[in-house]
Amino acid sequence: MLEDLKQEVYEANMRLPKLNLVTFTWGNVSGIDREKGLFVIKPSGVDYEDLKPSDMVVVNLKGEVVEGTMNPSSDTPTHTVLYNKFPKIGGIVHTHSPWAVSFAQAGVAVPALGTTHADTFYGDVPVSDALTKEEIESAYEANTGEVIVRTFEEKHLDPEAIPAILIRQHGPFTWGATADKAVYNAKVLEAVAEMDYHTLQLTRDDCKVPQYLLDKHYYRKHGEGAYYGQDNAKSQGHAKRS
Ligand SMILES: O=C(CO)[C@@H](O)[C@H](O)COP(=O)(O)O
Repeated sequence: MLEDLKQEVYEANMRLPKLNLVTFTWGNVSGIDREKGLFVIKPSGVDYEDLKPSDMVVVNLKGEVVEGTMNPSSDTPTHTVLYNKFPKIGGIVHTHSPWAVSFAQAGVAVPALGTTHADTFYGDVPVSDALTKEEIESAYEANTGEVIVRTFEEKHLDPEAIPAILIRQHGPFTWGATADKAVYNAKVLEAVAEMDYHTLQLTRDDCKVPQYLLDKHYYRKHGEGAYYGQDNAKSQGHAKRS
């Protein structure tokens, strides 16, 4: 079942260690088949060096395992909430990548300071509220999904324009049109978080990217008539001239 999607999600998971986004097994990727209402996710706690496409677990939008011999990622309820509440996304990534986690632990959003950020995220990457004791002691991972949705609603953010969040005291979740694109967004988030950290060491002046530069960089890649789009993440920079 869903053999092509399993291969795609497997390959997206294998990009995490290659991109230095995971330590040990601290991360997972999923991808969804919207027509079938099923998603494929990494099994819980399996080392990347041992991972195989056939290990991928198939889950429905109620969070129930439909196929697979291993337990799905412990973050599966978070992925389930996001697929239900953000109907346009096709893939999700969770990591504990160090620069993004540093901002999450400090409770600081990753500010949009330059064009590197603006090429992918249309504004600051938000940080969520901390989960309450009750939220942690009940359906913790599902509540992690709910806090993501609540943060976007309260801040009036578009999850397609800012496909990323930091969960306070925890770490980043990113998403995208595909599993591969969600991995791309996870790497961009890690890179801009590191750049922001250094920038903020160098100056206390306001160094937010101006709105017109944010608009220019974001919309020429993602707006109507953009010369390359979300699906071209792997080949950024190879724009075709018409
Ligand atoms: O945050 C956590 C655990 O606290 C998880 O993200 C793990 O780091 C990965 O879990 P599995 O996907 O292997 O279940």
